[in-house]
Amino acid sequence: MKITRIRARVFEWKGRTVPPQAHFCANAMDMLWSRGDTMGTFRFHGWTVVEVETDDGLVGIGNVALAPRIAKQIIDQYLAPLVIGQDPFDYEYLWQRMYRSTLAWGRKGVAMAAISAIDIALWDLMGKATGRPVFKLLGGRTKEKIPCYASKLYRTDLADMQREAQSYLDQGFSAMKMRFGYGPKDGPAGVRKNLDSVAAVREVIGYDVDLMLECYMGWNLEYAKRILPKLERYEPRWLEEPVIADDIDGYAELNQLTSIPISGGEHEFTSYGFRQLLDKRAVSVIQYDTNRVGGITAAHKVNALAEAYSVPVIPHAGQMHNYHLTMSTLASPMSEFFPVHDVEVGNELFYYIFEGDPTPQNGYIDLDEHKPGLGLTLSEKYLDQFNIIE
Ligand SMILES: O=C(O)C(=O)C[C@@H](O)CO
Ligand SMILES: [Mg+2]
Repeated sequence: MKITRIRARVFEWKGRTVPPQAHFCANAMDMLWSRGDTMGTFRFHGWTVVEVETDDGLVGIGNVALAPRIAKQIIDQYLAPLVIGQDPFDYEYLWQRMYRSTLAWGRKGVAMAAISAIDIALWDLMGKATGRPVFKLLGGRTKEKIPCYASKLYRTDLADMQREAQSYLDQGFSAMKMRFGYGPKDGPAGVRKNLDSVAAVREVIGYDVDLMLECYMGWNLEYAKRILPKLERYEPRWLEEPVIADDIDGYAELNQLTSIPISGGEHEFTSYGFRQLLDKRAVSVIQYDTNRVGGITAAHKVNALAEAYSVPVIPHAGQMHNYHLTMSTLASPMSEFFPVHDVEVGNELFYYIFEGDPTPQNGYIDLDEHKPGLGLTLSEKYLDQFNIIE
């Protein structure tokens, strides 16, 4: 089998989006003086879909959501020429070829996200060529079904958050993640508002349900050290991305500070990046995203590293490219799940572009072992609500 074409299309949402509420999610831009929507730079309203075509008519599908227009340029101008004419089963060689040829300016960020998209498509191709789901090419079925946690609860009116939390309980979820809305700029009053939101959700869900807390890089080390002890009483399953991804020593200090596990990794890349996090005991939960970290080839290596360090892997975002990694290893106990709803931040767009992602039943998802590859197809339902850039 030889690769004959790489088609990268940018799907840009032009449909209805739900405007953000103030303080709906703390984030790295909050540290800067600014007015208005600091989450603006963390919108994922574009998604690059990669189709790898072969000489026997099979097409593998990959995706990348970070800087999708730039990712397309990197794929078209740098990566496609490296893989066209090659055998997709030589995926390790092709990964090294893409990684080493872009090392000078790649390694992390959008270049590695672009490599991830092609790599995911290669694994989809290998699954389709062998008639097996991707997880059967990795480590097979390690779980009867995958537990997942409902992930939204953006910071809004506390009563609304309580109603949303209750709705996840009603759907059978026994774990959910909420977002903080305040950080260092908001002072002690913001600390109080952060604590009140956790107390409000705990009031509804009790303590027999896992509650994860998401900071999305919106704090700093000093603020996190002050608030962490105050959060212990709420027994969070983890506190996520309290500081920026480059502050690895800050992660490590926080991870030793209290009983609260610190999680991160959705903004880290390759096994080399995760080796640093693990060597420094910087995280107690690894959360790479397979469409960022280096694709399935890199994620599979991180799973092995994590197992050796006894650090669980709970990939960012759920979505099919991550579910196969979770299914294939005991190192990954559960998946994230973004509830399907109107387009807000853009994490939801996956469901508008693709079909095939499993719907949770009572807080679990399963993968169909009779569906080869990733088990995804491109949806026709919402095409008129996208601008598509070829
Ligand atoms: O789901 C997460 O962990 C994220 O970081 C998503 C991001 O959009 C903030 O909610
Ligand atoms: Mg996160």
